[in-house]
Amino acid sequence: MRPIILIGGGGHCMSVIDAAISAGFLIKGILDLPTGVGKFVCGIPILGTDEDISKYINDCDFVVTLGFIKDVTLRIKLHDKIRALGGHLGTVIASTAHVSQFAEIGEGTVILHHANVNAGAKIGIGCIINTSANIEHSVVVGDYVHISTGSMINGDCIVGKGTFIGSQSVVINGKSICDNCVIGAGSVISKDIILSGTYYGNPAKKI
Ligand SMILES: CC(=O)SCCNC(=O)CCNC(=O)[C@H](O)C(C)(C)COP(=O)(O)OP(=O)(O)OC[C@H]1O[C@@H](n2cnc3c(N)ncnc32)[C@H](O)[C@@H]1OP(=O)(O)O
Repeated sequence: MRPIILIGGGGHCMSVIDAAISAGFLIKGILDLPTGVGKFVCGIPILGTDEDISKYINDCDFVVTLGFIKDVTLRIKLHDKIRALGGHLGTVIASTAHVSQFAEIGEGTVILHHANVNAGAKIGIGCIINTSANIEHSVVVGDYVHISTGSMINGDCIVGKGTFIGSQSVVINGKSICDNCVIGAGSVISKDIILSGTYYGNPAKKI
């Protein structure tokens, strides 16, 4: 395992640090805003900004640790920048997460503590499977999706690219959610969502 550099030094970064240490990663440092340089997050130094990615290209893998709810654009840009510079993305799976041997996990994805990814699930690149989220059998999760804390994505569901699923939401088995949606915390998705937008409630409605 190569050492990792984390990009983004906020709250999500703290969760990833904890998961990465539990999984045995050596974390070389963090790249964040110029105002953070020289400070520490959970004891890990902020070494520079995303302008410094190329300094670490040969020796480290990168994990984007900028979280998102409403707008995934910056996360995608950072992943694109790492790849354009020839960098490699690290995949972090917390020691307490369960990932089936029959699941597929894309590069740059983080799976935090007590999350479950069941057999036949396919998780895209650059995703966040947050603490205690449950991704059931045969679910397909697109690239750059954030499944937030404690959410339940039941069997055979599809979650489109760049979509955010709020905490403790439930997606009923077999339902599909299209790209670039924001699903509010505590929602129940009981029908396919085919138009991008923000939805919440039980049953979830577009706002
Ligand atoms: C580890 C971590 O922390 S990961 C982060 C986890 N965070 C989450 O899951 C939070 C997800 N975000 C939400 O649910 C947000 O409320 C959103 C994105 C759906 C909407 O956000 P905003 O557009 O800023 O809406 P805002 O907060 O102004 O609320 C607008 C109205 O909708 C209501 N509302 C907002 N979210 C919800 C919800 N999830 N369920 C029911 N009602 C809601 C508000 O009470 C408010 O009602 P009012 O007009 O009667 O006062």
